[in-house]
Amino acid sequence: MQSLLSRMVDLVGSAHPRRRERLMQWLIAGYIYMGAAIWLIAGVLQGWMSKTAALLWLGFVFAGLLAGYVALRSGWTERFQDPSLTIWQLSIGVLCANWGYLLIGPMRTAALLPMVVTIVFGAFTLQWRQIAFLTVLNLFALVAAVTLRAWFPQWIPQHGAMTPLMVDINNVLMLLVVLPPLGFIVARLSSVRRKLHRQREALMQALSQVERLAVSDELTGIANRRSMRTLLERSAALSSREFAPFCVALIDIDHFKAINDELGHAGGDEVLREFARRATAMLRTTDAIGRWGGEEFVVLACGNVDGICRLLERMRRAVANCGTDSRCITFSAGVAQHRREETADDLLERADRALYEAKRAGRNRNAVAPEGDPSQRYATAESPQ
Ligand SMILES: Nc1nc2c(ncn2[C@@H]2O[C@H](COP(=O)(O)OP(=O)(O)OP(=O)(O)O)[C@@H](O)[C@H]2O)c(=O)[nH]1
Repeated sequence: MQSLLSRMVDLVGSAHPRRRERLMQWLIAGYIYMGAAIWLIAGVLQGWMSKTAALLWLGFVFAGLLAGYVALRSGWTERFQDPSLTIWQLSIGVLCANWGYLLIGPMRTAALLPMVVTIVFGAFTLQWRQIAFLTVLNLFALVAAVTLRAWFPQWIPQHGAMTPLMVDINNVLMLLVVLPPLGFIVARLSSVRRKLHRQREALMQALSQVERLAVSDELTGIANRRSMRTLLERSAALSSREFAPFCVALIDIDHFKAINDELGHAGGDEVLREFARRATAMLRTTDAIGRWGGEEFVVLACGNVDGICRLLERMRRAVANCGTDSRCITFSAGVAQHRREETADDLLERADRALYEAKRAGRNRNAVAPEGDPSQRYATAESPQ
């Protein structure tokens, strides 16, 4: 029952939230037009207005409502900057209210209310100029209706006995007093609404940037130290539980100070960015790389030491010429395979010691941390390239 009802609501009001919101506003406008229609029918029954004139008004209004519903429901209006076409809707609303005012004889003062309500709808999207336009349009249309009634009654079908002109003048004066401050309030509301909307957009953008910065390195765009640490901790816990072997490699670019000296700090930054881009391109989907800080990177790869060493050799070849024309970029790496129950910190410490060994042994090579007793020798060999 519930789902049938919600399906019906989706069918009529669309499942698309913004479209549904627009249709909701349309429905409210439709409700006011319905009220006005009853008021017109009452006028016909009282003999204050011509049936044909009322039918013409009703036909126009309901054809307009239907066309508007179809245009909004189908999404056709979404090609426009304001998909609700608010200014058009409200201008037509103002003209219809004044058209009704002209036709309805002694009941015409009631038409002032829809005129006022129409301006209130402007608070949804309109800018102050559009609200001012609607206010002036309303006043002009009312003056035109009053003028027609007073001086050209023969143009109004079945106008009956003319009620005093003073009623119309009072009505115009009333709108003259009420509409400008109302327009001002609506314009203020609309501008507050739009300001809030802009602030919300800016906030969302800032939030997504903060989210991105919290996990990625600002310079290279790859994972930062914090997110790599989290990943390492999770992998260590998983490996201890499920015995899913993995390795880490701490990478340090060789002689990076000299690269900075040669290219300047900005040039060094560019080398770091290119290094990260090319190294990332070498990873398998199950591997990860992050910037550990400065010119140091950390790689996490599933499997054993042989697998990560092969990966590091691929990286070496890929990054070799990402620096200057005169200098081949090399790096040293300390590799450690996770031992069961070992914490991420201990694993990293072993990889760091292995990196130190790789540097000490002459750079441009991997050093593998011994699996068992730390007093065992580090396996190092210069990269074959
Ligand atoms: N351009 C740039 N340079 C950085 C950045 N972070 C650290 N560095 C520089 O990297 C250099 C690292 O120098 P060292 O620690 O002496 O190491 P190295 O010159 O690479 O020598 P080895 O590691 O022993 O091969 C320093 O000059 C730092 O200023 C960075 O984000 N951008």
